[in-house]
Amino acid sequence: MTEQNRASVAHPYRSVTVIGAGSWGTALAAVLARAGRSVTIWGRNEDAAHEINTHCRNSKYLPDIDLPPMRATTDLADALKGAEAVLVVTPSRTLRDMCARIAPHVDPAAPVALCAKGIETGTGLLMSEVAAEELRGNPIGAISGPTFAAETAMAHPTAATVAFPFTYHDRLAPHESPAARLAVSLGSATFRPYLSDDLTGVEIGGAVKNVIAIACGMMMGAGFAENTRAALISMGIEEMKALAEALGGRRETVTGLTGTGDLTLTCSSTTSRNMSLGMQLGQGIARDKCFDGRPVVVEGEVNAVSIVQLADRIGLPMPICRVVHAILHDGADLRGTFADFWSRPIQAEPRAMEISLDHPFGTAAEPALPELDKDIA
Ligand SMILES: NC(=O)C1=CN([C@@H]2O[C@H](COP(=O)(O)OP(=O)(O)OC[C@H]3O[C@@H](n4cnc5c(N)ncnc54)[C@H](O)[C@@H]3O)[C@@H](O)[C@H]2O)C=CC1
Ligand SMILES: O=C(CO)COP(=O)(O)O
Repeated sequence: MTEQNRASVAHPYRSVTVIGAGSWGTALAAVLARAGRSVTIWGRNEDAAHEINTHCRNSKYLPDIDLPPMRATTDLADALKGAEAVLVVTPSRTLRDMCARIAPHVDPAAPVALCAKGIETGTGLLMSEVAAEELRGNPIGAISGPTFAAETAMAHPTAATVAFPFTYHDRLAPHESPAARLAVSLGSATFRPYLSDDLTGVEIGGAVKNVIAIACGMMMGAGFAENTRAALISMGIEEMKALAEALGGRRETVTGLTGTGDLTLTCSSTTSRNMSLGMQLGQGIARDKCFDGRPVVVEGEVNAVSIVQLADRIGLPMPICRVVHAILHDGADLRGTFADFWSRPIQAEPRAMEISLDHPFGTAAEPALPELDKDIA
């Protein structure tokens, strides 16, 4: 090993605290524990904490999955005592409150990695910007990628990106950066982390892909198939790139794990709650009857609002996000809205070429999508 190679060994954080004992928080805690870290997980529910501590199970969120040993508690101060790094893994709408609650107990030097996928409604702030307003100067980053919680918890080979903005010191000594140290804290033979310094690009991919997946589910539920899915994935990547770039992120980040990778995963399976909600609505099931009436975290539903608000503010079209918003929140007709979307003026690909062509279907007075014979569809 050369002197230079030896200098680039990154040291894992010894003790890591995970805030949130739902499906993704528990799966990430399992990843950390399998990688050899001392893990504490905080959750709101006493019974769930007891079950993790005594049976290495979280039967509500990850049924039938054996977890590696970890310590669970419902006491926030106790959970954060001695934590060298923290992962916050509660839904995006709870992020501000969660950060305010943990702030008094977290060492300001400890990096905080945000794992919720979303943008704050009303403010249009990224999760990292919300956290920066509530924490006390901690390095703030994100962990994101194509990662269904149950598969991750079962140690299926998985890759994800650890993103923190690189400071001047991080560029001089990248192996000491929070991104590198967190990556080696998580990494194992089955969980492969990548590093990024484009936190904005990473966060935008994670937030927008859920809304696109709802659109994809809606069209699949309405009976359309693989051509439609591939088109929506491609168009969705363009929406992500445009928003990432407008906010100072990099377009190429969107073509990686946290954009294209996660969008492809989410649009490909009803394991996704976003895709699944879209499918049920596309099949004509009323919103309050979806998921058999159970409350389920569907980030794209909330984030259709925040993303359209943000797109309005910065003047971006984001047509798929607007379609989803109109159907979910303005009561727009699903088939008619998608028919109008599909018959928009013809544009160039890539968008760098400015052209917009009206055509006979450019103003669809009637839905132009075919009625499907359900036996064939
Ligand atoms: N489940 C998955 O496969 C993945 C989820 N994510 C993201 O992780 C975030 C969390 O999602 P999941 O763990 O899947 O949801 P979940 O529904 O499985 O668990 C949510 C957890 O948050 C807790 N919680 C809810 N409201 C709270 C509040 N006000 N204060 C404190 N705790 C609260 C619940 O008690 C529960 O433990 C979401 O942003 C999601 O997009 C990211 C990657 C994969
Ligand atoms: O973010 C996820 C996979 O990367 C989980 O997707 P859902 O929230 O749609 O289940």
